[in-house]
Amino acid sequence: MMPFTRVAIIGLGLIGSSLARGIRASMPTVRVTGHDMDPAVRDAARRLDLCDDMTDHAGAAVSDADLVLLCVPVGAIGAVAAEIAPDVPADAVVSDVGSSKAGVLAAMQAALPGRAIVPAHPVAGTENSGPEAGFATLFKGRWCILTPPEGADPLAVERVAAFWRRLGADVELMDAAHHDLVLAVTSHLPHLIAYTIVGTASDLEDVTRSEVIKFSAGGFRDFTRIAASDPTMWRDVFLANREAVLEMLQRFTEDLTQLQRAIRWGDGDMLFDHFTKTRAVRRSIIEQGQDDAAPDFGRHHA
Ligand SMILES: NC(=O)c1ccc[n+]([C@@H]2O[C@H](COP(=O)([O-])OP(=O)(O)OC[C@H]3O[C@@H](n4cnc5c(N)ncnc54)[C@H](O)[C@@H]3O)[C@@H](O)[C@H]2O)c1
Ligand SMILES: O=C(O)C(=O)C[C@]1(C(=O)O)C=C[C@@H](O)C=C1
Repeated sequence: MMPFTRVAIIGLGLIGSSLARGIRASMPTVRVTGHDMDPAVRDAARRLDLCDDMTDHAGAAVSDADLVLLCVPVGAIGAVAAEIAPDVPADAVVSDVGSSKAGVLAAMQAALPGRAIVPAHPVAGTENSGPEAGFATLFKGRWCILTPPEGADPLAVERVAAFWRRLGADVELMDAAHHDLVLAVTSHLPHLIAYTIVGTASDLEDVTRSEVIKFSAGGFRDFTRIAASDPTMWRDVFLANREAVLEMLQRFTEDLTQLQRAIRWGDGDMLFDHFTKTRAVRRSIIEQGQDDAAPDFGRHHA
């Protein structure tokens, strides 16, 4: 049996459109209704035939749903939850896909008191955004972290977990604050570092922009992919997860200073030991199969 039969998706960018495509592929009997505030995105969604129905108003999209998925930037989730509140059926489960969770959960609870809220974060994405960028297999073999509030209905949590498993994701439950600390170091800080290094390189006066582009074959190129990620999305993530990001940034700065000192004083042993440790981290990620470079890990664009 399907965990849900009528899903409403608000926000049809990379994640929302991937969900729509994934549902059609793995749960073809489920009826999907979509809405996006941007008329151009709504037109694209119609052209791409992403959903069974597209509505011009958010309320109309959710009025018949048993699962509502908010797939908008983190900073917009509270406002969208308030907008749909009068139209969400009493027995519907409301979820989201936001990259930070504590603030999002509080905003959804404030806008939808007494409703079943089961926030989710699929730890899967790309640097691209918009409805054309999505693909059905995005969540396959990836984690989806659920952060239900204390006292959440276990049946609602299990239905949301079953929904993500059908999309191919592995589900884990976590407290929202803990999620934000973990993701600050595994996702948010790496993005901040990429935004910094690409900005620094392009600002350098003696390395012209064309040389940066010309010689960006290796490590720098990987950073440019991450630094091409959506500005609205990441502005919202850093503002929403401020405390955890600042704490991790402090730790990072201290560690960077240690490496800086080792380079200054020619401490090769320290550098070698550090790089050996980090190489082991990379190898254990690949062994666990949670990396694109892993052999036989065909989770990408079908
Ligand atoms: N991109 C990733 O790698 C990734 C991965 C996991 C989770 N997320 C999370 O998923 C969410 C969506 O990200 P995305 O990458 O799909 O972004 P996106 O920019 O591709 O799509 C977001 C869509 O939301 C729409 N939108 C914005 N405000 C709205 C509103 N008030 N009402 C209706 N529609 C609105 C936009 O028009 C846009 O089409 C974010 O919360 C993000 O943190 C992103
Ligand atoms: O692969 C990428 O491009 C991503 O940045 C995906 C990524 C990540 O940091 O892992 C980005 C943000 C999300 O909330 C989840 C996944």
